[in-house]
Amino acid sequence: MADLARLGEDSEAAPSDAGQLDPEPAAAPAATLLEVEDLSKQYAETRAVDRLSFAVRAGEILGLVGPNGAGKTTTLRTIAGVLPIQSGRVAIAGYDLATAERRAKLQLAWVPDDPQPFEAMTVDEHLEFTAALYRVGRWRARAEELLARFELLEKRGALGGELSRGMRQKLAFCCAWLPRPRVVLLDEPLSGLDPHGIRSAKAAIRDLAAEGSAIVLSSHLLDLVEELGTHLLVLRRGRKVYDGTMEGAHRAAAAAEGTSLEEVFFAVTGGELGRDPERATATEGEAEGQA
Ligand SMILES: Nc1ncnc2c1ncn2[C@@H]1O[C@H](COP(=O)(O)OP(=O)(O)OP(=O)(O)O)[C@@H](O)[C@H]1O
Repeated sequence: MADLARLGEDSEAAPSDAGQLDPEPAAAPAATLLEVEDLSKQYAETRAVDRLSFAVRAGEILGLVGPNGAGKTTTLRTIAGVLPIQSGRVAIAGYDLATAERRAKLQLAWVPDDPQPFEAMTVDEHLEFTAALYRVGRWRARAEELLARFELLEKRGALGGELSRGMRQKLAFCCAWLPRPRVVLLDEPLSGLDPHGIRSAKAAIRDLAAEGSAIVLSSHLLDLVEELGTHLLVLRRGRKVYDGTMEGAHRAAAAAEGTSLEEVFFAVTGGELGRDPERATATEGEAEGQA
C-alpha cells in the first residue's frame, strides 16, 4: 500500500543505520515497546502536539482519544515516521526513530484512517510486497490465514483500485499483521468494516496484543476503546489530559457517579461535567480524585 511504502522507507535525512541490516542482535527485549518523550509538533500557528510523553508496553492496548483536532493523527503520523520529529523523542522496541530509523520502522505497523492501496497491485501482490519490505520469511501461510480471517480470499487477484472502502481497510490489516509487528498504530481501524470485518478486526487486535505486541488504538468510538483498551490516553489541544489504565478510568467514572468512559472523556476534555480542563490534566490517580 502507498502508506506501507512510506512506512518502509527512510523518510528523512539519511539514518545512521542506512543500508543493509547487519546481523547485530535485536535490542534486548524491553517491556516498554513504544516510548514517546516530550514530543511537539507545530503547524504554522497551530501547536498540534505539545510536549507529549507516554509509553506502551508489551501486551497493552492504549486507547488514544480526544476531541477533533486534539492531535491524535499528528501524533500517530509522527510516530510512524511520516511526519518529521520537530522536537522530542520516539523509540520503537528500543530503537530510536531519529538515529535508528530503519530498525525502528521494521518493528512498526501503521493502519491509517483511510488506507490507500497501490491501484495497480493485486491483493496478493500487496502481501508479497509487504513481506519483502519487512523481510518476512515463510510468510505465505500467514498471508493465507490473514486473507481468510478478513474474508479477502476471493479478492486476492483484485487490484487495489478495485477494492471497496471496507476491503481496503481489511487489506491494510492483513499487510500490517503479516510481519507480526511489535508496535501497531491504528487510526479509526473499524472505519468502513462490515459486522464480520469488525469482529475479525477486534479479534486480530486482541490476539496480537496477547502475543506481546504494543498497540495504540485511536478512535472516536469510546465503546470500542473501552472494550479493547487496557490503557487510556486522552489528548486535548495537543496535550495529555488523562493517562492511565482503563481500570483507573472506570474508577474515575464511578467516582463521578458515571457509568462509562464518556464521563471521563467529558470531564478531562472540559465537556458536560463542567470541569476545568486545565485542572483536569491528570494522571490516573489524580483524575480519580477529581472525579
Ligand atoms: N497539515 C496540516 N497543516 C496545518 N495544520 C494541521 C495539519 N494537520 C493537522 N493540523 C492541525 O493540527 C491540529 C491537530 O490535528 P490532528 O489531525 O492531529 O487532530 P486529530 O485529533 O486527529 O483530529 P480528528 O479527531 O478530527 O481526526 C488541528 O488543529 C489541525 O487543524
